[in-house]
Amino acid sequence: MSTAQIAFLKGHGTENDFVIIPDHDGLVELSPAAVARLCDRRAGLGADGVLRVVRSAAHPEARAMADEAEWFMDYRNSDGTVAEMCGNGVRVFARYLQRAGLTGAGDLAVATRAGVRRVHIAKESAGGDVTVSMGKVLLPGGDVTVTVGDRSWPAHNVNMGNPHAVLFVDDLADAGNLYTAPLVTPAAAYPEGTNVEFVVDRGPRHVAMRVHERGSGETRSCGTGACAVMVATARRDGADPALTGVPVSYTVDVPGGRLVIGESPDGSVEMTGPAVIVAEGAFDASWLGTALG
Ligand SMILES: N[C@@H](CCC[C@H](N)C(=O)O)C(=O)O
Repeated sequence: MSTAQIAFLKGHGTENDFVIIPDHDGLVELSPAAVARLCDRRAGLGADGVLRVVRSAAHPEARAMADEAEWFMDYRNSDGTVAEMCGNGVRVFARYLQRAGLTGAGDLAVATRAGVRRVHIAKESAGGDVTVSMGKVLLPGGDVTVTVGDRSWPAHNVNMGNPHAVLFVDDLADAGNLYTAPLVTPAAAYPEGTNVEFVVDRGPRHVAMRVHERGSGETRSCGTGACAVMVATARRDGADPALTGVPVSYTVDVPGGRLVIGESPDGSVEMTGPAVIVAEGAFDASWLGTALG
């Protein structure tokens, strides 16, 4: 007896890894339990998150963006929760579209829950970097504190379409075990929870970070997190492109690689980094307990 097969690909951006589900017509119903099963590193395919590739016109959350962006990135965290945006994910999403012949090198627009993002795929076919216009940073302000064990640090509340608490430490080991979420207070600063980034200096305009991702635990990289880190570091360094009219650029090292991030005088943030597809295959829909619509 044959069962329906669901195609998937596996990819990563600076080792923030994703299961990609091409579902162009929006027929695959991905419950939170199904996402958690896909992302399970022992009993599933293993990933920090899922990127479902759906035509914007076929998804209720993206229909209004369909004229601007043909494809919608339906991003889920590994625990099955939904997030507004994924910076590494959108580069990998663009790489999938290129590999599938659905876009070429050059520019394309991708719909996300945080709005449309512009992506540029560099020409060197499979290996080139991908650059994403990540939208404008928001700095909600207010005092935020992050606590790990008996140590606490002041943190910056930075929103890149999704929430981040960014703090500076002497040593990345100070973050301890980031598989469990650090305590962030006041809770009211982040009604939907937050990602937390720990940052150390590496040199002029060069930092390194570790991250606890909301809904995924410690990951090897977080693109939106690296952008939040870049902005928080620039402000700490007294650089604000909106005030000076001068763009700034930082190198942000993550455990899984390196990202280059710039901020323009209009507050928009641009990130460049790798995006790699490593495998593709198929699994039985029955394994996922997924209903095909
Ligand atoms: N890995 C991502 C961020 C994914 C979403 C995040 N965990 C959240 O819940 O906001 C990135 O590269 O930006």
